Formats: sequence, C-alpha cells, structure tokens
Amino acid sequence: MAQSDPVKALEVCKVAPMPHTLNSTAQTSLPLTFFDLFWLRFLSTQRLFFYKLSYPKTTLIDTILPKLKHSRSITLQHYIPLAGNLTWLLDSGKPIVQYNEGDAVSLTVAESEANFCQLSGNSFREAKELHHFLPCLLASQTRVPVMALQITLFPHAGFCVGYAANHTVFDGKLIAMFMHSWASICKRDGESTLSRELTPIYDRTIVKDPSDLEKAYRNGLLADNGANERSLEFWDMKAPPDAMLGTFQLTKANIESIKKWVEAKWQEKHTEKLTFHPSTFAITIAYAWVCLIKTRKLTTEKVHLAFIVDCRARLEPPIPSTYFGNCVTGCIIDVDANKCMEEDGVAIAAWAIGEAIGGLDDGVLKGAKELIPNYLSRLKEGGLVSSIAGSPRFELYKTDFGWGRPSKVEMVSIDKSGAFYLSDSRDGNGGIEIGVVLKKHETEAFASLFASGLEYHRVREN
Ligand SMILES: CC(C)(COP(=O)(O)OP(=O)(O)OC[C@H]1O[C@@H](n2cnc3c(N)ncnc32)[C@H](O)[C@@H]1OP(=O)(O)O)[C@@H](O)C(=O)NCCC(=O)NCCSC(=O)CC(=O)O
Repeated sequence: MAQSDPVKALEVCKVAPMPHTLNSTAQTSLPLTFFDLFWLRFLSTQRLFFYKLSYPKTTLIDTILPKLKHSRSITLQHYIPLAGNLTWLLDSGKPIVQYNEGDAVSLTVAESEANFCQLSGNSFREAKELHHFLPCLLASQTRVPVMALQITLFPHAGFCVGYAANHTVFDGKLIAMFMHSWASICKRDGESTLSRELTPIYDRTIVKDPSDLEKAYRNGLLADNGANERSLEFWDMKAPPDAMLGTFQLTKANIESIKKWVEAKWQEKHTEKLTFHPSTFAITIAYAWVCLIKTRKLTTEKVHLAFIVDCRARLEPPIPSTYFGNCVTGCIIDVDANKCMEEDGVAIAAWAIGEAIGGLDDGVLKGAKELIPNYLSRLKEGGLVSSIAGSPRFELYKTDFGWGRPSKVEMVSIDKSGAFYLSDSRDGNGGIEIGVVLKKHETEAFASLFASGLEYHRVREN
C-alpha cells in the first residue's frame, strides 16, 4: 500500500436480501409522505462505527467479514427498501422508493494501515481524513440508492463500518433501528428473528396530512430547484476545506450541575416558577451552542438554532415508534447573540430551547408549513444558523455485532451541515457526546471555552 494512500479497496460487491424472502407480502415500493419530501434536497447522512480488535488481517477477512455480510443480507429481509432506490417515474408527481428484483446494497471492503486510535479518538481531526472510510451514494438525477456501505479492516487494530443513507427515505431513528437489527442478527450468528422494537412498520396510511403539508413542501423544494424540479440531486453543500471534527463530552454530573445553575438563574430573574423543563437536551445544546457563539465572537443581532423533533409520539393518534420512514419535523429558535455572550448566556439559550420544546405540546406540526421558507430565510440573512443531528436516544454505542461496543461512533456528514451531533456516551452512564465541526483556527478557542465553562461549574458547586 502506498504511504499516502490511507485505504486500499479489496472488494466492491453487492449485498442483496436473502432471495427466498421476497414473497408477495414483501414491501417493494413505498410512496413518499410529506415527512419524507421535506428531506428531498438534503445530503445523505454518513456515520462511522469503529470497533477495536487486535485480530490479524486473516481473521478479519475469514471470520468477521463473512459474518457481517451474511447477517447484513438476512437483516435486509426485514428492511427490503434499503436495497432499493429512490426514483422518480415519468408518470408520477413525486418520487418513490422502489425495490426491483436484483437490487442490492453496494458494499466496499477495504483495508487500511492508518492510525486507528487517532481516527477513532475525540481530538480534532481533519474531516476529509474520515471520508476515506465512507461509501458514496452514487446518485443520478433520476435515481439515488437508499444506502451504501463500506467495511474497512485495520489489521491488528480493528474494523470500521461506514454507511451513507438517503435521508429522504428514513430518519435517524430508523437508521439507528436498522443498525441495531443488523448487529443483533450478527451477534446471534444469523438467527433471523427480530424483536418487536426492531421490526419496521411500513404502513403509509397511518401518516395523515390534513393541512396538505405535502403541497407546501413540494412547492417550497421543487420551486427552489428552478427548471430542474424533477431532479433528485441534493443541494450543493460542501464542507470547508479545513473542516475539523472533534468530540466533547458532558458527564451526567456536568449536566446536573449546569441544570441547577440554569434553574437558579431563572429564579433570580423571574417571579414565576420555571415555565419549561430543563432537559438534558436543552442544557447540552445550550452549553455547546454558546461555546460556538463565543468562539465566533458574533456581531450579528440574532443567532438561530434549528433542531429536529421526532413526531411519532407527539401526533394524535401517535405513530408507532418503529414506523419506517421520516417522521420528524423541525423547530427554529432565534436568540439575541449579545445576550448569549454574557455571563448567563447558557441559561438564556437553555430557556429559549426549553420553551420551544414546551411549545410543541400545542401541536407538533403547528409551524410545519412555514418551516422551509423560515429556514431558508435565516440562511439568507447570513447570521449563524446552527442545527442538531443525531440523538442520544438512538443509543448507537449499544451497536454490538458480537465483538463488543463500538469504541467510537462518528457522524461525519456534519462536516457539510455544520450541525452539532448528539449521541449517548460510550460508558452508558448517562453522559452525552457532542460532535462538533469547526474551521481549523476555531478549534483551540472552542476547546478552551468548553473546558473553562465546566471548570467554572465545578468550582461553583464545591
Ligand atoms: C425535541 C426533542 C429533541 C426534545 O428533547 P427533550 O429531551 O428536551 O424533551 P422531551 O420532551 O422529549 O423529553 C423530556 C424528558 O423526558 C425524557 N424522555 C422522553 N421521551 C424519551 C425517550 N423516548 N427516550 C428517553 N428519554 C425520553 C427525556 O430524557 C427528558 O428528560 P431529561 O430531563 O432527563 O432529559 C426530543 O423530543 C426529540 O424529538 N428527540 C429526537 C430527535 C431526533 O430524532 N433527532 C434525529 C434527527 S435525524 C438525524 O439527525 C439523522 C441521523 O441521526 O442519522
């Protein structure tokens, strides 16, 4: 292997669902709902799961690889649309997800001698270094695969599973469910049954659209693509050439300490009781967001935060938690940038986030019609628009294929969106991992603000 070449492709193949399972009840074609259409122009999501193992190359190739491939093929029995494509038929007003006999998930198997520990560590690394371990979704204007995979073997260090997934077809909750299903079947040596919590429900009739959000999303997104409105190509989002990915942690104790402080700040300034729930999510995002605002020393009047909300349990009637597809909406908040930079900036941000979450109780889809224009108008304003990807609820550190928990889970696609990435923590002790993408010159300031803020809370508590 050339010194400068961090990966060598060993094999490019296709993994198809086990053929005997394609009976008449298999779900081979899925119409998009308004929830799916919302994501039509967004880039695919890309994650890496690193597993530390000291096995030599022969064991990785002869033992681990066949198990991963076989279990993957069995898992596709339950998730057949994943082997298909998003396609836009000439006689149809919107794209559909279609599986045709012979379709399969592209799998690249590669080998690397790159530094596994450094790649799977928490310190800032160039995002482009991680792209070597990810597959691409080879998209055309009329057809985009739902998913692609890459398995990279690191002899005497471990292996890495990377995927690219089309967000128009399913949301983070369902991608996580698929990964847990695959791991569970692999761990049980290919035993094909899945628990109810891991079995997807494909029934599209349970998604109701009384306000015709489909029309609003089609008009908003297709019009934005001008004459080429039927193209399935994504918005052209690129990562800055010096994008750096780093991971920060808040322990359960850190979160509790900041939470108490946020509550105390509220009591200082208000006569009424707390009007929102200072959840782990609100506290974590407020803390990381304010570090970013301070790092960038923003002079704009407003800063904006867009976060994703899982609608399944919030709709009336609720949608089953295992519904396959997208079932998320967005929530955008605007906060005074100068206030966020003051001493109690984290409390101000946490109040705004907490109150926006509380507001979802009035109807999770209340502002959904205006979501796309609202988001685009904030982007055009040019101030900071931060967003959040992932969720600790996906419990991705429990994705165990039979060789233990991942040593690291990384969402690399935040390099283009600039989003914060939230995940459970590897030790499972209730802490949160926050993936951050910054330009090289910002990394030191952010890391220093993050650490000094925690030190402030530690000293204050003692
Ligand atoms: C809108 C939210 C972020 C707000 O979260 P909050 O935790 O602040 O608020 P909440 O009302 O949901 O929960 C309040 C309290 O109940 C607990 N709680 C409620 N439901 C829970 C559940 N299912 N699992 C675990 N805890 C739960 C919370 O921990 C919290 O307690 P405590 O005080 O202990 O915290 C969330 O509700 C949500 O929808 N999360 C999922 C977002 C999502 O799907 N993101 C991925 C997008 S797709 C994507 O990005 C692509 C990809 O990932 O691949």
